[in-house]
Amino acid sequence: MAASASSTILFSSKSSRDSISWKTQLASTSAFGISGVSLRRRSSSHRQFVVFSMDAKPTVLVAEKLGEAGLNLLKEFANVDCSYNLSPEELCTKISLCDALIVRSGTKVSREIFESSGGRLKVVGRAGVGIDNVDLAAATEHGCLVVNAPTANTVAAAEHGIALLTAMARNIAQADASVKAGKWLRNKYVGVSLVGKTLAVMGFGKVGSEVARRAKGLGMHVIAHDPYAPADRARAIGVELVSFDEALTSADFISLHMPLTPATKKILNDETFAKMKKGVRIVNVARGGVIDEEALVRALDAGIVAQAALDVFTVEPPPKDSKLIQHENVTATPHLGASTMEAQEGVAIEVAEAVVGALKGELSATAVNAPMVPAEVLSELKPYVVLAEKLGRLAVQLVAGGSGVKSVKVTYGSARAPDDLDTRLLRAMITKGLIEPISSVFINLVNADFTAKQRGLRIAEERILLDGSPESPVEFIQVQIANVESKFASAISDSGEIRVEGRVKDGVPHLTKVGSFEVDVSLEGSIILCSQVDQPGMIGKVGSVLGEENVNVSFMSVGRIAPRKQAVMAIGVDEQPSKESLKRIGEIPAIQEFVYLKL
Ligand SMILES: NC(=O)c1ccc[n+]([C@@H]2O[C@H](COP(=O)([O-])OP(=O)(O)OC[C@H]3O[C@@H](n4cnc5c(N)ncnc54)[C@H](O)[C@@H]3O)[C@@H](O)[C@H]2O)c1
Ligand SMILES: O=C(O)[C@H](O)COP(=O)(O)O
Repeated sequence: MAASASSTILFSSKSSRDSISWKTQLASTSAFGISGVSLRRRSSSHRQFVVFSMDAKPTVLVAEKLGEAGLNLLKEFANVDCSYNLSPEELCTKISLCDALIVRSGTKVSREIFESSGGRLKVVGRAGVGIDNVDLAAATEHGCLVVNAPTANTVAAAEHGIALLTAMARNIAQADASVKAGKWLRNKYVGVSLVGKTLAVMGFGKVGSEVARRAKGLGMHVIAHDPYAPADRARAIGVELVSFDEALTSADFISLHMPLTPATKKILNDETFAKMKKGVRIVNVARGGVIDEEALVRALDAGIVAQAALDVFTVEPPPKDSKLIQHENVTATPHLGASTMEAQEGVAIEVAEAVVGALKGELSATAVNAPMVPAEVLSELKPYVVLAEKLGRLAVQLVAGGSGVKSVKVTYGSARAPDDLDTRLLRAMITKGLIEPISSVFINLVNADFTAKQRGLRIAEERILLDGSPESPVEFIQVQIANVESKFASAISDSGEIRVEGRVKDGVPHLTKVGSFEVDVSLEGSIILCSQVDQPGMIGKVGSVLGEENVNVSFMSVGRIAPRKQAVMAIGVDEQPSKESLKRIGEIPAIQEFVYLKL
């Protein structure tokens, strides 16, 4: 891999003239990891200069309490500003000075926060699972990665769910309060047994399945509803997956474990309560918004719901006079599901690792708004990622005018089975290459698809299954731009599109086809393409113009239809030739057209 080549993988965003934007440059000689990383600032004129390198630290704002181990991890890499209880206005002010923000569920990370960051905020870390407090669309539009800590509090949440279930069944909270009030009401607080009762787990993900496992240990009959859960996972712990209605109508207890989404908002409402068994008991350690709380009060008053045990509420903290909280058949805790010592340490470490990794330019395994690419896949795809971006860059520079690019077809030739080749990263880099030279937007893996869509750029992908052993993930990548004119007519293929094709050779990306002409030039430095009728002496003529200006030629290659017929000469140059030299090349009599392309 050429030492000079570099690629922006994750964190870049274009700022306005006065504000700062950061670009993670990953030297292509290093892995997509720590070494060779420097963070640079781009001025609006695209001149780059180093603002902080390994010794100049990014700033991480921790807006809610985070475990010590996580803070220590962050401090090794970043300046850490722990500012709790900020108002939304204070947060908006502070955020323009921060590269990362870490929150729990108590902070609303709104669109205003991304807008106020001036392009500096590169990652939001959610120290927990639920990301309903983060405006994901706004994060993506601003090229900001969102990571969470999806596993460390699972057991804590499941244990809290079981604690609420058992406490509710035996009136523990109410009985405790009455004893403390000097009463001894043994008849009033007769509970119900769990053994043999049907528990419907709504949302059979990480927490839901742990709750199911524990409830089976209590002798309950457990059913689950989750439209996306694999049946074999349910079978493995002896749980039957059922329809939503079946879960509602057959449950003695319902435990909620789905995320809050537009589809799950107020999923328990007057209509669904009416379908439940009279006397059903409900536990919610998921999100308050999945229950219509006013409808729940009505269902409690009507005796449809005998009891509810709630850890989460639509508004947190709920109003003091909330009828729901005050209801004698409701047990409430203040969003404590994740609050064990162990879970908080685990969550802090999990989120800190994800944030630090993201700031270093690594792809995150816990990314919420970008593809998660396993490290081994990433390392294998690395040279192809560089190739993809450069092909996009070349193709768009061949378009006359440039901005009319709407329809792009990418073809991957690969001997790998289709499901063994994840092209999302390649597509994102092609998009980056296509859009950045003709716009003021910086593209990264987070915002590539969004930006393409926003610009009306349709990128169709096709795989060609090649024979042979699938040692390398991709044999060639071809980028075609349809319905445009080219400033280099020879780049138009027989089928009428601008076409460039490339391969990786010995780890280095090469341009191997322009239009219908086979060439072979390493994609380093820049490229001059000339078309001419094949004849002796052409390489020498162009070479000597460049040589006179001390421009180093790295590669030369001529692709022709047949000897002495139409040909395309591709010349790789290390330095940018002056306008004068380019003019002189254009004036060489045999040269019909030429184009200088920056990589
Ligand atoms: N109270 C707390 O402190 C606490 C702690 C941890 C998690 N949580 C919350 O618990 C919930 C589950 O967390 P998790 O880690 O298990 O997440 P998860 O992503 O592992 O599981 C969620 C499951 O819900 C399913 N689902 C999505 N839409 C559904 C629908 N319409 N009907 C039924 N199921 C649906 C998904 O397929 C998935 O299997 C989240 O809302 C999370 O925020 C709360
Ligand atoms: O989604 C989660 O992880 C839980 O709701 C925990 O939220 P918390 O971090 O605010 O306790």
